[in-house]
Amino acid sequence: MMLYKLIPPSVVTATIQLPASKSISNRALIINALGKGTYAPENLSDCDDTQVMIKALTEGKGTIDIMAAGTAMRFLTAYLSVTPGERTITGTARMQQRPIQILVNALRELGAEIVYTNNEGYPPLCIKGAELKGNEITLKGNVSSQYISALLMIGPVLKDGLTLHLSGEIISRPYINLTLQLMQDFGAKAAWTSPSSISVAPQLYQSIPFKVESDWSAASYWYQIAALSPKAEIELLGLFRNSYQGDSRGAEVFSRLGITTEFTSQGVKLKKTGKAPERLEEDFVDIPDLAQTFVVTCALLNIPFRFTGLQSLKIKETDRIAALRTELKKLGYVIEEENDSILMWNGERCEPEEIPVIDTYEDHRMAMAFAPAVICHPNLLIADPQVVTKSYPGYWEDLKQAGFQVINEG
Ligand SMILES: O=C(O)C1=C[C@@H](OP(=O)(O)O)[C@@H](O)[C@H](O)C1
Ligand SMILES: C=C(OP(=O)(O)O)C(=O)O
Repeated sequence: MMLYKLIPPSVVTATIQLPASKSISNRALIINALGKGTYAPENLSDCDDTQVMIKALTEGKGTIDIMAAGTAMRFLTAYLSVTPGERTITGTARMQQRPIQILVNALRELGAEIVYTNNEGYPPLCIKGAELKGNEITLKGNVSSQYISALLMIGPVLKDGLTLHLSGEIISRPYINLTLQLMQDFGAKAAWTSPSSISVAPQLYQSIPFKVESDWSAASYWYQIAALSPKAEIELLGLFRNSYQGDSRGAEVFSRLGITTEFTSQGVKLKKTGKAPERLEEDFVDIPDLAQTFVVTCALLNIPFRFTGLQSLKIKETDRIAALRTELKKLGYVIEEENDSILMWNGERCEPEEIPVIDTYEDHRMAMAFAPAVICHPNLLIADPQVVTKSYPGYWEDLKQAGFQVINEG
């Protein structure tokens, strides 16, 4: 097992070229493939989740391994259902435990030919491309928005278009809006027709020159470093005020923790005001990928919190509710859980471990959200640090550039 020991600088000074957004990259790639575009999307992410998508779309293999990429698994399942040929799509052991039945049922209702090769309801899937019929379906909106994005993106290539009715509370809605935004950019007619229905018109995608923005989820770890450091001067390149990404709301939530954002022509500069609240309450239903960042940050700043809307965390790269509680306990913080969807901390402490080894559970965000914790807990070690390549391959190099020492303890 690889372990990283980190030594923070006394002042963090850095200008960081963030990775490009994997969510935008993977949507642009699918839309581009469906539109047989003449322009290739620019500034695609160099992360694993995007690299597996590029391979799947270009190699033409009979078996596609998307490793741990949820977006690639869900988006390609819909894409392969409308693309000639027969392919098997699989992923890591964890991916084979992440549910996909809601999407498969919806696609089958449209006539897709999909077989579970192993366990009913889970990847791997064997998919035979077909011409899909039928254009109006109802599916659950409260498990993963990726099922909805996957269906929406194939909507324009269906003969009669597609209307989706979403039941239950809609989670991760900004990711659905991101899909609609990109589809519209590429010439599709797709929009909400009610708070829970979306219609897509049949219409060919147009090819346009398109450049992917930097990743706001990745930016959150730098806001966290600014919040935890006594002194920090951090500039993040490639972020915009009017971002397509829902996680840009992290800037507003961090402003309540005393980190304000100044937009420049190149990106953002983070400023520490030093003001912190007595308590933080936030609903994460729209920003699930920021949950780990804020749970770790608040505990370490000694800010009691109550975070709701975390119901999707159990089916992500790992059960993030359990992982956060277990690992923060090693650092001496007792976090409570309620209804599988709420994390709370009332300030309760326990004895921290002398040399806490933070396990990362094949979850990039566990590594990235706990690395900044070294500023307050200098003895901690990060296990399996290479997990960051799922979304941010340059994370450790960027920390070095910011003055952190990153030591491989073997
Ligand atoms: O569509 C997307 O790009 C994503 C949607 C979200 O997943 P859920 O809709 O499953 O919450 C998010 O957690 C994931 O990292 C990326
Ligand atoms: C949940 C995530 O990814 P995915 O669902 O696409 O695997 C994530 O990046 O935090």
